[in-house]
Order: sequence, then structure tokens, then C-alpha cells
Amino acid sequence: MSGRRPPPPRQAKNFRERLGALRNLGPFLAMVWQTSPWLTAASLALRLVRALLPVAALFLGKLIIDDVVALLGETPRPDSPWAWYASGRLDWLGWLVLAEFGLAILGDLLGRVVGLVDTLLGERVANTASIRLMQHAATLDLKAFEDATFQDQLDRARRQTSGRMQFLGYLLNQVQDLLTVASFAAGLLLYAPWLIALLLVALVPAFLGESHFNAQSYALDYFRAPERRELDYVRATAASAETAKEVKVFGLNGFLIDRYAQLSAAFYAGNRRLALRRAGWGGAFTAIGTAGYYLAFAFIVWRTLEGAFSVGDLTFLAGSFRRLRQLLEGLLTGFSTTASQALYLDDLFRFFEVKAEILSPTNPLPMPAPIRQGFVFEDVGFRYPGAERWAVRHLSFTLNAGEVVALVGENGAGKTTLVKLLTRLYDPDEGRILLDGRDLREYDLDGLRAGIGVIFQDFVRYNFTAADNIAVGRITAREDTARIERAAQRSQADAVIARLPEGLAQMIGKRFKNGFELSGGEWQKIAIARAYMREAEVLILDEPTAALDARAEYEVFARFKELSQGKTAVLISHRFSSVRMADRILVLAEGKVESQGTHEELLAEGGRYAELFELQAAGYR
Ligand SMILES: Nc1ncnc2c1ncn2[C@@H]1O[C@H](COP(=O)(O)OP(=O)(O)OP(=O)(O)O)[C@@H](O)[C@H]1O
Repeated sequence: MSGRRPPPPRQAKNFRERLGALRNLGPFLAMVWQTSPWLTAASLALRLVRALLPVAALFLGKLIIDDVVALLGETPRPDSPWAWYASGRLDWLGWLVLAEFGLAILGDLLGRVVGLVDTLLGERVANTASIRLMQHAATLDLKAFEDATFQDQLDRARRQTSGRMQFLGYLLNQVQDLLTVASFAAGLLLYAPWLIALLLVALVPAFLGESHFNAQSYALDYFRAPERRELDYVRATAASAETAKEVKVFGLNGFLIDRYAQLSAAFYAGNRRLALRRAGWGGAFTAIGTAGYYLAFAFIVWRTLEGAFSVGDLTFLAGSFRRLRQLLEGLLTGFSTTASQALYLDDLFRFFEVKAEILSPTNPLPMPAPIRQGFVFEDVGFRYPGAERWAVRHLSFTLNAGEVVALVGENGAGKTTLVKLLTRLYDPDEGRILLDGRDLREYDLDGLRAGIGVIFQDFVRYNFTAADNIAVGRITAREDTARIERAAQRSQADAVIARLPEGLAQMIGKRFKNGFELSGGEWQKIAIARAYMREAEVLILDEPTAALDARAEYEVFARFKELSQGKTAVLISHRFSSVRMADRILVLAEGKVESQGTHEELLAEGGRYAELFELQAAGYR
């Protein structure tokens, strides 16, 4: 993965890095806009109106108070408010109060609508992010998924897709508050500009404090991704359909719960330390802000007494100053929250930067149909990423077109690795693999994979219907029931399906309601049907038959051999009764071909094959 950056150092990110993370806001907002231009525009427009409401309400309040004070100062004073009303002197005041009421109603209404728009937009953004994540993950190499660091990254990115929903609302609120601040500040600037300076001085400590603690909290989260994954894993292992059987018979509950408790206690301790420090410092900084407010208030009162301001001005200024302080405090601390939230976005966009290495070349060769010569492994060597040992090395052999070859060898000999190299799930580190005389890397990758039907020993048990479980072999032919039935019949899964209450439409697996669980061997027959469903030129069965009883495996392989006529086929098995049916047998040991030949030739040779065969045969005597 060439696009992968080195992991950040194990410390809180510094201020510059946090500011740097703000660059993610651009791509994030672009993603929001692309998700729904209409909803985004509506949200912004509504917020613009909402942003101006507070200053308008406060200014109306000032006009009301000034009018009331003027009325009270009038001489002669009418006997009662009714007399005032009758004289028409209260009309202006009435309109003002009505306008204030109108603003309040409008504010409530807009609040609801904005909330609604945000919820819809947020959900769509989360869906878009999840889909982009899945799409991108699909392009990545298998290598990535087998790497723990990558899995941490994927885990962090995955969390971002849902967590960013609240962030979006938060960000938009910041924009709205910023507009409100501008409107209040304009008012204050007209009356007493230096109050704004005082305001800023009072707020800076709180801002710095907040941004520091936000960064600490991010760092804590970031570096705990591996532990969090472990925590999730332990929790899932302790209570899931897949593990319940073994956990019960081994009595593992106590062990798992203890492990969870230990891990979560460490989490809690870290969080508590940070929360305590944050609360302490936050309290002190808020006190500084409050002191600033009362200083300003005293000044405004003083100037009012001097006659520079009216009573209405006093309420407007004091109100503006108080709201400004709240808003600015919110914005400044919010800014640092935004910056640290942007750090989280970093995880998401960093994930999008990870690029696959196993790709089609620019001018790919099409997969040959039919394959004329076959595959040739030329001194192939491969080491799994991070591993010291070579999984295969100096591996040379040919796989002729139209031939059925069996691979045998002890555990860890490199059989599955060979299949992974053949399907370009990995590329060799040494040597090369040829197909019809050209390097495998020159062919179109999708075409190559489409031309190979492979079933691994750890094939996936999809909690889908029986039909879909077979259709995954060629998902584009999902609607082709005849093809599905043909595949099922070839792999002997037809008898399994006949016993299902709903036949092909039966949901299988235990995860969902009405799911029908199959036995290990039944699952294998379904999985093998996928290989036939694929109708590919190359068929590979990597030991998906271990759970079949001896007769079933024999029949499956006999059928496999028969149906592989004209195809190139590889079968891997530890059962010699099956292996001996192959045209040619390759004996793998320590990542290379030790010997090869027909069953009879290898027995006559008296090497490892004969030894293993004898061992197995002796077991049956
Ligand atoms: N994903 C992986 N990451 C690192 N090492 C691996 C990985 N998969 C296999 N290996 C190592 O590569 C070697 C060959 O493994 P491989 O799975 O090819 O053996 P195999 O012949 O298929 O064995 P088995 O009969 O047990 O299925 C082993 O030593 C194994 O430890």
C-alpha cells in the first residue's frame, strides 16, 4: 500500500497539526454537498435567517424599554394604562411587542425545520461515507486486510462514518453562531468598540485550554484503536452465535468477562484522568471569562449613569455583551473541537488515500479463452508481509491446460499460498507466473479472476438464501435459476436443498429469523456449487471437502474430475483416495515442489508421498 503514511508519534498532536487537520473540512464539505446540494443549501439558508434573529430580538427589546421609559417620563401622566391605550400612545409599543412575539415564533419554527433538515442530511452523509468506504475497501489488496495496522485504520475510518453525523450539525451550528456573532459585534462596535477587545482577552485562556484537552482526548482515542478492537472482539466472542457453542463447552465466559473488565477498566481510568483535569482547568478558565463580563457590565452601568447611554441601550449592550461572550466562548472552544474533529476526519480521508498495489496494467491482455498452454511457475518465491519465513520459494512447476492436478503436502507446505498467487491475491516477490507464456501481471485482473473458480477451505458461509449462497459464484447470474440448480446438482448440493423447507429460497445460517443451519459437510456442498456456478476455465478446490464423509468426498471429486473435462483444475486434499484420481500429483514441502507424477509413479518412488499414503492407508486397515 504505497499511499499509507507512517503512523503518527505516540503523543498528543500539536497545535499546527490540529490546524493542519482543518484541511479535511474541504473534502468533507464537498462530500456533504455532493450527497445532497438541496438539503445543504436549505440548511445554510435557514441558518442565515436564524443567525440574525437574536440581535433583532435584543434590539426590539431595547426599543421597547426606551419607549416604556419615555412613557413613564411623560407629564402629565394618564391615570391608567387604559387611558394611555385610548390616547393611541401605546400603538407603537404594541407593534414592537407583536414583532418580538413574531420573532420568537419564527425562531422556534426555524429551529425545528433546521433540526429536520440536519437529521436528513446527516443520515445521507453517513450513508454516503459508508458506501464510499465499502467501495474503496473493495479496491484494496488482500494484504491490507490481513494487516493489523490496516485493520485499526479501517476500524477508525468506519467509526467516522456514523460519528460524523453529529459533527456536521455541529459545524453548521458554528457557521450560524459566527453570523450571529458578526451581527452582535456590529452592534457593539457602534457603541463601545473596546468592549470587544476585553471580550477576546477574557476568552483566550478558555480557548487554549479547550484545544489542549481536545487534542489529548483525540490522542487517547487514536492510540487506543488496537485495544478498542480487542475490546469489541472480546465482547463479540463472549456473546455471538458463532462462538456460543465453544464458549459454553469450554466454560470461557468467566475468562472473557474478566478480560473485558480489565480492558475496559484501563479505558475508564484514562478517560477519568482526562475528564478530571479538563473539569478543573475548564472551571478556572470560565471564571476568567465571567470576570471579564462583569467588568464590562460595570463600565456600561457607569456610562449610563453618566448619561452616555439610555436604559434601553444599557439592556441592549449588557445583553449583547453577555450573548457575545457565550457565543464567542462557544465558537472558540468549538473551533478547537472542530479542529480535533477534523483530526478524526483525517482517519477517514487517510483511509481513502490507501491504494492497492495489485492492479491491472494500463494495456491489459484479455484472459485467454480457451487457455492454450496453461500456467507456469518459474522459481516463484513469496513471503507474507512482515513474515521472515518464505511461504513458498524456488517453486517451479507447470499446470497444463486441460489437466487435473492435485496438490498434496503437510500443513503449512504452501498449498493455499500457491492458489493465492495463481489468483493474484498476492504477487510473487521472486520469480514469475506465466499464463500462456505471458506474465500473469500483464493480464486484466478482473478478467483473470473471472476466469478462475476457486473455493477455499475457509469459504464464507453467507447468511443468505440457499440460491444466493450458490449464486455468489457468479453474482451477475443471480436470476438464472436453471444455472443455480445445475451447479447444485453437480456439487451434490441438490440433495441438501431438497431437504430445506423452502428449497432454494430457504435462508440458511443462524443469524436471521427462519434461518436453517446446515451441517459442516452440507455447507461444503453448497460452497462447491459456487465453483460450478462460476463456469470458469480454471477450477480450484482448496480443501473445501474436509468435512465431507469419505464417500461424499470421493463422489465430489469423481464428479469434479468428470466435470473438469477440457478445463484446467487443481484440487487440494489430504485424502489420498481423492488425490489419486488426478492426472498428476504435485507433492509440496517447505514451499516447493518436492516430487511429482501419477499416484502409481509416486508410490513407486517411495518418497514422502508413499510415506504419507502408507500412514493413511494403515489407519484404515
Ligand atoms: N496470511 C498469512 N500471513 C502470514 N503468514 C501466512 C499467512 N497465511 C499462511 N502463512 C504462512 O505461510 C505458510 C504456508 O501456508 P499455506 O496456508 O500456504 O499452507 P498449506 O499448505 O495450505 O497448509 P494447510 O494444509 O494447513 O492448509 C505457513 O507457514 C503459514 O504460516
